[in-house]
Amino acid sequence: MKTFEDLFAEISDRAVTRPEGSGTVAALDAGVHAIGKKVVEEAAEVWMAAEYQGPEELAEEASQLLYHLQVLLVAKGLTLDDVYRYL
Ligand SMILES: N=c1c2ncn([C@@H]3O[C@H](COP(=O)(O)OP(=O)(O)OP(=O)(O)O)[C@@H](O)[C@H]3O)c2ncn1[C@@H]1O[C@H](COP(=O)(O)O)[C@@H](O)[C@H]1O
Repeated sequence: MKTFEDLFAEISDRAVTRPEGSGTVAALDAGVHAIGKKVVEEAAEVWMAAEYQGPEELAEEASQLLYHLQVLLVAKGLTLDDVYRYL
């Protein structure tokens, strides 16, 4: 099963290798403003899933929030260690 760190490594690799058809490359090219909007949108979907849907939907929305947050970090050139030092 893919971990949080595995996904970050994969997204970081996409930013460098820029494979054809990658949604991550498209998101990075769209820029920080667009990625930030996705973070907010997914956060709202997490909230709605927690209040009105089941655990499966919440888990799926949470995974999408984590993905878009990681894309934002990569877009800004941050590493996970930059974040972890505040945990
Ligand atoms: N984990 C994810 C992931 N989670 C969410 N998403 C994106 O977020 C979208 C979900 O957003 P929504 O629920 O709003 O769905 P949507 O409204 O249909 O999406 P959009 O119209 O906004 O694109 C998905 O369609 C994906 O574009 C993800 N895209 C990629 N990954 C993983 O990231 C890695 C790299 O992916 P690629 O760059 O596409 O190869 C792979 O391991 C993927 O599994």
